[in-house]
Amino acid sequence: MRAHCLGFPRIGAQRELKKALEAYWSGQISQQELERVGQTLRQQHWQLQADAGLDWVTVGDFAFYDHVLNHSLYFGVIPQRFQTNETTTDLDLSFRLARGRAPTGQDAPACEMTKWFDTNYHYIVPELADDQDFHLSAHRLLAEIKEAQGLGHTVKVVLLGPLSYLWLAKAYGNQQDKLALLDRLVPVYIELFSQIAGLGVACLQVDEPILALDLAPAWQAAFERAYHKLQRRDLCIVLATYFAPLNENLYIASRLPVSGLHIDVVRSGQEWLQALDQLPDYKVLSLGLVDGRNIWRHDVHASLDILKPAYERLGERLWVASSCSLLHVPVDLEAEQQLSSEVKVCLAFAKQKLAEIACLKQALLQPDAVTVQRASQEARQAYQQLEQSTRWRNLAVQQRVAQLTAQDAQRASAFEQRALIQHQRLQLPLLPTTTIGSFPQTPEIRRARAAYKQGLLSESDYVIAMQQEIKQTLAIQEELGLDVLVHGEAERNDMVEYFGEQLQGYVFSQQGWVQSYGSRCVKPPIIVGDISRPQPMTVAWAQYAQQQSQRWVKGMLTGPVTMLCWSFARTDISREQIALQLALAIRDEVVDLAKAGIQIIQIDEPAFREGLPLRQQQQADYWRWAVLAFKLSAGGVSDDIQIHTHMCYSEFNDCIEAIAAMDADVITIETARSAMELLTAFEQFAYPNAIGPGVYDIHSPQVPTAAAMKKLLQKAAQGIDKQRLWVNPDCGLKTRAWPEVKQALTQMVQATQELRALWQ
Ligand SMILES: Nc1nc2c(c(=O)[nH]1)N[C@@H](CNc1ccc(C(=O)N[C@@H](CCC(=O)N[C@@H](CCC(=O)N[C@@H](CCC(=O)O)C(=O)O)C(=O)O)C(=O)O)cc1)CN2
Ligand code: MET
Ligand SMILES: [Zn+2]
Repeated sequence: MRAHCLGFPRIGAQRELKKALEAYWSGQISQQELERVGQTLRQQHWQLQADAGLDWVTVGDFAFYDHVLNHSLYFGVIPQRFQTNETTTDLDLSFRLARGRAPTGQDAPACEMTKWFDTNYHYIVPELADDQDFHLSAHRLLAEIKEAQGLGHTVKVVLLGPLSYLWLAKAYGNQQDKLALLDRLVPVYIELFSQIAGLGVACLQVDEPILALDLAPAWQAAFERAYHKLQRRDLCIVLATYFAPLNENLYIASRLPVSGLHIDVVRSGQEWLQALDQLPDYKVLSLGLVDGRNIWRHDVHASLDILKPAYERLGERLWVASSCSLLHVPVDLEAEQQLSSEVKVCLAFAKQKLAEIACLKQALLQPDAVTVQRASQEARQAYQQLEQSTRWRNLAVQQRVAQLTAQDAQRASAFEQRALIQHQRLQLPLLPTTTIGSFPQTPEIRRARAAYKQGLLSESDYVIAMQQEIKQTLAIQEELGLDVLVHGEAERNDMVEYFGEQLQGYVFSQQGWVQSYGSRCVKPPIIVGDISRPQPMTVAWAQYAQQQSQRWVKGMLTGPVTMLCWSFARTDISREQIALQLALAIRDEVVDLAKAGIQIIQIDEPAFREGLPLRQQQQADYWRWAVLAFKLSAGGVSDDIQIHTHMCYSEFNDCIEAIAAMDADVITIETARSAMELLTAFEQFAYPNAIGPGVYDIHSPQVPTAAAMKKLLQKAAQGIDKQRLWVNPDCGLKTRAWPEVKQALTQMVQATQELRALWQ
């Protein structure tokens, strides 16, 4: 019997990796120093796994930027534009693919980035060319294996499997059938497996998360083809799946010629029972019981109901594990000083989860051990106390949700009528220009907030500092000639945490950072109880902003679905219920903003698509309540109030109907990195409301030219009525620096003016 974790967060408990990366990119530290930070983190994380009593340390989960990108480098999937012949390093090459720029090597447009399944982690999309060749270059991984072995650890290596790698990749050019490349890719995997085995590694975890998706028959069939070639006797290969049940793919996964299968028990209900029945009797079953997607403490006692029967059937062939990689949870709960003890005892971060996994193994082998008994008792007591605490209950909110009617979610008139009324009121030109909300979060802003939070800056001084920032940001936008302005979100640490902090029902960590992409992290707030809004959250800032300008300034809110997706949510009530509670809180804010004279209100829903369950079976129900939650949040104001929404890093093809059903007056979406490809869904569906397709990839430090943006807009206008087009960047500008932003927006306004002259 073995206990293991599928992967550990790499960012560091103090965000060491983030800080080192940003220092390296800005020339403050050398590549050697960056490498040392990486090495230290890996070693710490392995030591934690060994100390917790896991049977292996997991190697291969570390990445300076992204683990999918690492695989592209292992396999030589380097788009042509990055293949320049100046002296550079593999590390800088990976940063150029990810960000378009690195300390050495030429700039080039970055690769696309998108969400990792239904998480808030984003990976760099492998770019497959026509006739893509693969060649192995995995020296970094091999070096990490040796590094761990050198420290005396027993190593399990983790790799992303060939089918999932291809599935996550994007075929550019004419070659649309990615599967056609499988026969070229598999030999590279065979060679890599053999190099890994050559180092004396006994166990290999091959992640094939796509087995938890609805797969076309060709993809299903490809599994057998590939794994038939990949099988080998000298490696214990465990196929890892996560995030959803395997359903019809369980049969395929069980029969592949590998040593074992890992399933995500947290996300797959009773499927472990079927897995027990279907798995050939030489195979290992790894049960992912400790939740890698949420921060609630594991209840050993509850897991025994699964573990005991499984152990009876499988004996030594039963393994226990985290449900998925721990990448999606913060590192260490011990660092938290300010959580109330009532809540803190109910939580576990990655380090604590390692102990929980080890405890599951012990619970089977030595059920009477004091540690097992104590863990089990403490968890139940902790949850009982939290449940009994009245502090987190709000009957008024529960009642308000229960009494909702369809009417509450409906605007008074249909879009066409609203559009006329809004046109009269707003008097905007053809192709109105705007931005998505945030402007650069400068070190000064962050320092001021840090000082305020530490009590070194008074509230009034903090407010004055932020107002100064807002005022300046508005002045710059006027100068740039933008039509609809934003206040810039200077006062917000994050678009979700900021609202969480002002809502009842939430608690916060101080160090609970989770990687979102590259060096960027989020600190998801924790939903413990019923959600309510004790007082207006943004009205004073919005009013202040509107007073600074004659032009319209958008009110800026985060929508209920995104609030839910980017928080750690309670699990004692349904996600639908939580979303509706959040929706009511935001609805009240929308109404208050309108009363305060804010004419345009944006309700961001960048996680709207992310929240979609991976399996089609559950999708219709999700759309029903997700759309309802959004419409509820927007439905409390009169027709003249223009409601915007914003989405990014999403596929729209499979959800355009739901997006249309949200009935926002204007939607701004991310489209620049994919050269407007995402717009086709809107065109084909004849999406009826107004759209702002992003023309500026805010993700890269590169400044787009007016000509490039003009071209994108012309492309957009081929499928969408010009009268309904807006002009804006892909997403908020908080991660960018002012000089780039000013240049890029100048170009954006110029592109717009040129097109207005042509089209008016
Ligand atoms: N929750 C969330 N998910 C999202 C997005 C998003 O905006 N929010 N955007 C999309 C892309 N993902 C992103 C995720 C994070 C960031 C981002 O910029 N994060 C910041 C942290 C934001 C934050 O919480 N800032 C705090 C804390 C800042 C900080 O580090 N302060 C210093 C002290 C200040 C100093 O001396 O610099 C410290 O604590 O050490 C604040 O501003 O108050 C970062 O990693 O740098 C951007 C995009 C998708 N998912
Ligand atoms: C990830 S979507 C971001 C939307 C938000 N209003 C911003 O501009 O930062
Ligand atoms: Zn966005």
